[in-house]
Amino acid sequence: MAASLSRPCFISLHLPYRQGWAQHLANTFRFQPVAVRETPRVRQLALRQESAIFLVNERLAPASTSSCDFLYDIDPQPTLGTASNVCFEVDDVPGLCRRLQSQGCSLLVPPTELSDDGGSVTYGVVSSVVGNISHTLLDRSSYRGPFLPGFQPIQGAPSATGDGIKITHFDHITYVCPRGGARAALDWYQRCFGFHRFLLNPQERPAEGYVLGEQGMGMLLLALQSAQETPAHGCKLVFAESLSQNGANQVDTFLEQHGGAGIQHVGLCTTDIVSTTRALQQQGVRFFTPPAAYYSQGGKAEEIRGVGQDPHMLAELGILLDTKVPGDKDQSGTDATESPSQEYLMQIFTHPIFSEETFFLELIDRRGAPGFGEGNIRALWKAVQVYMDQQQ
Ligand SMILES: O=C(O)C(=O)Cc1ccc(O)cc1
Repeated sequence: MAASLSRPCFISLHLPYRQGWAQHLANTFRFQPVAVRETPRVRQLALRQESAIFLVNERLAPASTSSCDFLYDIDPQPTLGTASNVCFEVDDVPGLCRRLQSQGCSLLVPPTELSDDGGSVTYGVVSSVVGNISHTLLDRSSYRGPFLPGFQPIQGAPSATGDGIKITHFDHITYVCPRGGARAALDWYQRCFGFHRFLLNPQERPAEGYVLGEQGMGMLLLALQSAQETPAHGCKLVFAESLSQNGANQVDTFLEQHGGAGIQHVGLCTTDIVSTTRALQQQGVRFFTPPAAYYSQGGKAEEIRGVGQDPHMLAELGILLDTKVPGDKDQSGTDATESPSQEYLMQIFTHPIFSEETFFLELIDRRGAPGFGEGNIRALWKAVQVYMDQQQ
């Protein structure tokens, strides 16, 4: 029997020695520091906005070869910043770890119990088949503390409320897979974790995946959602693979600069992308913006006005809007293009947040649309292409 995982509890970021980033997440993205664990060698800081939690792992001393210093995670020994662990809450950690091992998965941390005044948790860590990614499997059903045993709560940190930043949860996590590797990754997550297939777009054929293959693009996308979530409210996993023959592109560049497959971006769900983007821009966060022509060509302004948004406002901030995305009903096979609706989504993507062109964040505002817009993905691809060409 496959496991039943729910929405991620936290996503873990690792920074090499002397590269602080936690402060940036707190100061600019207004993630609230909620708990910290510090040893002579490492600092682990949990930062939260509603149900989105990042665990930022920093080294305070050069890497040692001794046992792992990081709790609830392994040490990926990064030479550069990387998002390498996704923690899922599960009911039965020992049972799931046994099942995963019998399916050939490698168990990096065996089931371990930790407790403090708030109660106890059980966790284990398994290795994913994709790049440097691992998964912490956590049962915190008997725990009442603010984060996890082993961490000190941080009281009275400023909250994001009032800043205009409204992030509610992780919407999706996008992996970059090696060429030829996306299907195997999808199969592994289905088989081991019980995720269900999620069709990204009405044009997607399940056997092939969603291929974006014209206009200078070459990318295969496949997606899953966890069994417990509805399409509109879950955290999806998206697997991206480059099919491009046209030189440098964002997927191949990730593989090269990250040193292999891994997490390329995390989609942060916002209930107000306009106020959140504006507030983040004021804090100095830089975003990929499409060329001005995006908002004027091919009826885009009408499409934007048609759903009650303001094309000038979106253009000023660089926000992408797509109405051609499937609704819930379309997961059963109906073609969304046959049933026009007011469902749409808006997205914007930050520049890479570490010094390499690797990991970035996305804001996504879903107005009833659980899928992904082809127009937005193409616009992002082009915007990144222009940026990469300028960097060379
Ligand atoms: O649109 C999204 O958020 C996706 O996750 C799809 C995607 C995947 C990889 C890319 O390099 C760009 C877009």
